[in-house]
Amino acid sequence: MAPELSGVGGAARCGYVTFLAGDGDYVKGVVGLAKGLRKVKSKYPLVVAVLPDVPEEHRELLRWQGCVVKEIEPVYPPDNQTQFAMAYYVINYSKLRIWEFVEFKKMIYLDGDIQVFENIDHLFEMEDSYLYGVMDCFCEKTWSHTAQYTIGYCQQCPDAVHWPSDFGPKPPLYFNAGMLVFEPDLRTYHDLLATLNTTPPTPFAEQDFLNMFFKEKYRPIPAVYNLVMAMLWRHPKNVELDKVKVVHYCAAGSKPWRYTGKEENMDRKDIKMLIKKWWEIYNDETLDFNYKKEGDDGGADAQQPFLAALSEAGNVHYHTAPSAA
Ligand SMILES: O=c1ccn([C@@H]2O[C@H](COP(=O)(O)OP(=O)(O)O[C@H]3O[C@H](CO)[C@H](O)[C@H](O)[C@H]3O)[C@@H](O)[C@H]2O)c(=O)[nH]1
Ligand SMILES: O[C@H]1[C@H](O)[C@@H](O)[C@H](O)[C@@H](O)[C@H]1O
Ligand SMILES: [Mn+2]
Repeated sequence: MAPELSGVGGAARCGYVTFLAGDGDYVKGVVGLAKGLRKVKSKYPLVVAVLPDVPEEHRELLRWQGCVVKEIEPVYPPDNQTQFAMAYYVINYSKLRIWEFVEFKKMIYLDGDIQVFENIDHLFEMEDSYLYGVMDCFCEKTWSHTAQYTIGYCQQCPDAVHWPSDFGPKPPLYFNAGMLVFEPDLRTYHDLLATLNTTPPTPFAEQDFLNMFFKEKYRPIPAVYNLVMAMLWRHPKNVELDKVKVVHYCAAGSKPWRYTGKEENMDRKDIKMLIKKWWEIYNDETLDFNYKKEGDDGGADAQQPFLAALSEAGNVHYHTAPSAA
């Protein structure tokens, strides 16, 4: 059983969580995210769920940025010959482990290629027992394996192309799994893993799986909480760029730390502006967790006691007890 962080205070039982795999450059995304959350003065810590292949230097860097690093074991889907939309999506099944982080009552999951430009702490106050996320767009080539893409149907503009009646029932609302508000819970966690064992993998990996698993519990939240970049050119009418709080650099070629401007749509003015805003946060030393202002005796921060308690808890390896269900 995970330790209860008693004495830490009710409100503190909320947290952000992201996921990191490998020794590549996604760690930059996570550093950027940690700094972005600090810039908008989020009250809650950022937990980074890391796979064993994340090198110690990267873990150190993340701790140095005030993150709580928690190692997770990889989760593998059952064997089959699925062609994932991106070959590396298979690692994202490991994200299911975050349901085990029960020292938190509620968490907001954010991909490492997400940046938060306005405070979203209020999302923790939404009604319990639902899974919240932003509706995805089906118009990019990554969706070409689907019936939706083939007929040009997108849930973002369901009246442009209607779902044909001879295709069976309209597909349920589908969220992008780069941003989720959820409640860690051991029963759900064990159920997720058990269900995965009997569910063949599909092109969008754990995103498809979570959509299927939480079909009845999913509640959409406005697109400003996860701007899936393709919305800018696929559904400009649904985007109010100046109101966007969270940007997901998910379009091909849009990861700020790999940006070259060469891929399709990447020379757009709005994209360039968003890339620039990401770098401004990443390069801002005053947002480093340990940044000390002249004359200051200590660095950050109101989160300090909570972080200390958490990093102790972070060292505990949870024994996944058999389901209490
Ligand atoms: O080498 C890698 C690759 C990915 N990641 C982590 O995995 C996340 C997901 O990868 P991408 O952001 O590159 O993928 P997309 O945004 O295209 O993925 C979308 O579809 C995926 C399907 O598996 C997941 O659901 C993901 O959360 C969702 O945003 C990254 O943000 C990052 O946190 C790493 O740490 N290292
Ligand atoms: O999760 C994926 C990913 O973020 C893709 O880049 C995007 O085009 C898809 O719409 C989405 O489902
Ligand atoms: Mn992403």
